[in-house]
Amino acid sequence: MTSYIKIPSHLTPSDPQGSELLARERSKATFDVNELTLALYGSEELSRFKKILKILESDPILDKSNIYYMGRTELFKYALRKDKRIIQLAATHKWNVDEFKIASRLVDMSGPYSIHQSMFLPTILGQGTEEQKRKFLNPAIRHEIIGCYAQTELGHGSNVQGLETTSTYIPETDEFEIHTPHLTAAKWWAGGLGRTANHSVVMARLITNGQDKGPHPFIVQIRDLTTHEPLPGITIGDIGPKFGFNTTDNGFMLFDHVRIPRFNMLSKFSKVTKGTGEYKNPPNEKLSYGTMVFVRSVIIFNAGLALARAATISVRYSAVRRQFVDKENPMILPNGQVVETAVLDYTMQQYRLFPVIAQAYAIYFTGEIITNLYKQYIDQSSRGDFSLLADLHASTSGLKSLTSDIAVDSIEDCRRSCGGHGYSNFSGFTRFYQDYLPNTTWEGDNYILTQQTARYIIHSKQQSEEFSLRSNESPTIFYMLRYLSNPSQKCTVISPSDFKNPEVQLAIYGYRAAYLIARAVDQIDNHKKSWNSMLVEINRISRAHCQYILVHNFILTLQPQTSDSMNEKRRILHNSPSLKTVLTSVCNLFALHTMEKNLSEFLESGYLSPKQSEMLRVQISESLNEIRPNAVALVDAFYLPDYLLNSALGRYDGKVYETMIEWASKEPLNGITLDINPYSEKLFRNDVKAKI
Ligand SMILES: CC/C=C\C/C=C\C/C=C\CCCC(=O)SCCNC(=O)CCNC(=O)[C@H](O)C(C)(C)COP(=O)(O)OP(=O)(O)OC[C@H]1O[C@@H](n2cnc3c(N)ncnc32)[C@H](O)[C@@H]1OP(=O)(O)O
Ligand SMILES: Cc1cc2nc3c(=O)[nH]c(=O)nc-3n(C[C@H](O)[C@H](O)[C@H](O)COP(=O)(O)OP(=O)(O)OC[C@H]3O[C@@H](n4cnc5c(N)ncnc54)[C@H](O)[C@@H]3O)c2cc1C
Repeated sequence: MTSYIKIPSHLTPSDPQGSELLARERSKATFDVNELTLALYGSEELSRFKKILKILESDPILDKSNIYYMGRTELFKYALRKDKRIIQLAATHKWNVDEFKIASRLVDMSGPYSIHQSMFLPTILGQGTEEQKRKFLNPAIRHEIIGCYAQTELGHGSNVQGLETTSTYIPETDEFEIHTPHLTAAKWWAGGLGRTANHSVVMARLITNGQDKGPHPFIVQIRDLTTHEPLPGITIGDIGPKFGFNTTDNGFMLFDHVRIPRFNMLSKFSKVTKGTGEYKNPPNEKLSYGTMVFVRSVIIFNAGLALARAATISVRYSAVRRQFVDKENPMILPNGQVVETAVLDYTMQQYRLFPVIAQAYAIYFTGEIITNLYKQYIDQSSRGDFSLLADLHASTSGLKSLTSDIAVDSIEDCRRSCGGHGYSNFSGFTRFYQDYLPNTTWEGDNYILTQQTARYIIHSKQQSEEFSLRSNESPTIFYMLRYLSNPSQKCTVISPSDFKNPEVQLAIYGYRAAYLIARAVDQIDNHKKSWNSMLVEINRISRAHCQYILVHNFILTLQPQTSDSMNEKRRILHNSPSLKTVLTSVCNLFALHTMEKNLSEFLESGYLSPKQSEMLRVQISESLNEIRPNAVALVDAFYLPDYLLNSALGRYDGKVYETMIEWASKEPLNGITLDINPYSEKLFRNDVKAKI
């Protein structure tokens, strides 16, 4: 990369150097970082990760050093080039799906093929028959066809039942006719549709024999495979610049009576019979929404990693950044010199950042558990057993909403904790934050999704006054029975450290959730409150329930398990007392800080008293102290390499200031010679500054 300004090479940051400060932090850790990394990822995944990282870091096409200076078109071209490169590398190195995902995560830029991978392939896999998989999935895996997922319309997104695009069965030709009846039915937002995809999953209302069977998925070829022009009857374009995600070509699409073969209706669950147009019902009405359940589970897992990334940048930077001298407890170098205090030593900075570390771990562990629950559902459903679907849908909806909300808020908190430099692209926060933001909207707006979760819980409570829930079908809400059936109990905490007891934490969260549910059911059943009038309460119920799940799963992860049910990762964790100790502090901080942020609900339920809430604050402060020596090591353990972070502030080696000035010297604006004469029409002078 070109530098436009020569920086005097004799200048170094004043002592202590960032590298020295981070080394000091690392030496304070009470546990083995490598061991925790292994406990998070397992040895196999970690070695794959390292192998792939090495390949990507040394690939000139995947070099990221230029991207902070690019505009949209240039960035889009870069994204297309890197998407192609990853596919080529995958073929060369024979990467499997998981390895491909690791590479995409490390390259870290949504691209024109992203939705092909994340939605087009999973939809065919989940909704197609074996014959359809042979026809569409195999070429799609080989990237001979590139697909997108067009569900949302200009006038409808959240309300899938309200989609207007139609797919009408024509018995005479055994075809479906896809049509856009109104402007509001224009497909809108589909990633990769704007300039790239030649196929699309189109969610359209199935009309057969004059009956509307609601939205179903169809595979539609949308562009010519040779000319890449839209096919007759189809109008397509990119929807224009966005808040972020500009490296993906989100598109719009209009259909004018476009015919497709009947074969192209994805028919694993519901079918239309040739000629008669008879409709065969799916075993569960919502199976055509299956891709959304899958992607929501992925979003939960990704939220943990996004938080780890934000925490890594801000915690490392806060260890290097120094402001003021804390006169009561000054930072003294080995040579006796008093220097400014690292901002990580200010308790306010700790209160802002350490809960983010805790959120990262909490959500990471729940992400693993939800991924396993999803796998269990897929396994059962392949045998015709869909009994887990309702619970899975409810928990993925609420957790997708809660975890992506937490991540968005905390990424911004972390960015702000970096002060002015957090506002620079070189912080590594700008595109990361912009691209992360839509997670709160796509795959279901976060407020709407909480209605799905609360509705499931409220129905379960209403339908079974005797609480006859079954733990195998309702695993995520089963806990509630215990608290609903015993509403008058009080919290037993008498000293701050009692808050560290996991049983106490679960009881506090359980009673608060049960209280909110019981109150809402009373309002709906006995006071005939409308659903709309209850939406704020409904949102609270989903959040309370999902916070319980996060706390419960963290505690579960740290509890001893029978050795045969333990995988390698858990074995590492349970065989290391130092890991268990530090993660217990992290778990406590997550549970107690989340409690404090929602204190009014815990107090309102009557389970917690104002006196106990004072003790809670004392214990939170204690947890922050426990974490302080391990803060850098805890973020290091996530093993997020500099190649991924692309951050001057969050570098592993702490060379913050050297990197800031080096990257600033490469700003292309510095290479332009301006004509600043106000009376000249020219903006630039002809002589271009020499490149260094
Ligand atoms: C590999 C992946 C890698 C990375 C992934 C990360 C990012 C990917 C990048 C970009 C992706 C962006 C793509 C998109 O955004 S695609 C568009 C997504 N759109 C949505 O999510 C729309 C949201 N809306 C809905 O899902 C639904 O409209 C609804 C809000 C759920 C309401 O549905 P509706 O049909 O009206 O149903 P209800 O009357 O509310 O409920 C009826 C009944 O059905 C149950 N139900 C609803 N949805 C589901 C489901 N998905 N699965 C199972 N069951 C479902 C509901 O609970 C209710 O049950 P009852 O028993 O109470 O009757
Ligand atoms: C970057 C990006 C990429 C996307 N990629 C794709 C893609 O590849 N394919 C695809 O099909 N779609 C895609 N989408 C679309 C996305 O899935 C929808 O935007 C999302 O589902 C929200 O729907 P909406 O835009 O209709 O919001 P709306 O439903 O119009 O929401 C507007 C507001 O109304 C509120 N609201 C609406 N209904 C209710 C209600 N019943 N109760 C209470 N409040 C309500 C919402 O909370 C929200 O605040 C993408 C979107 C973005 C931003």
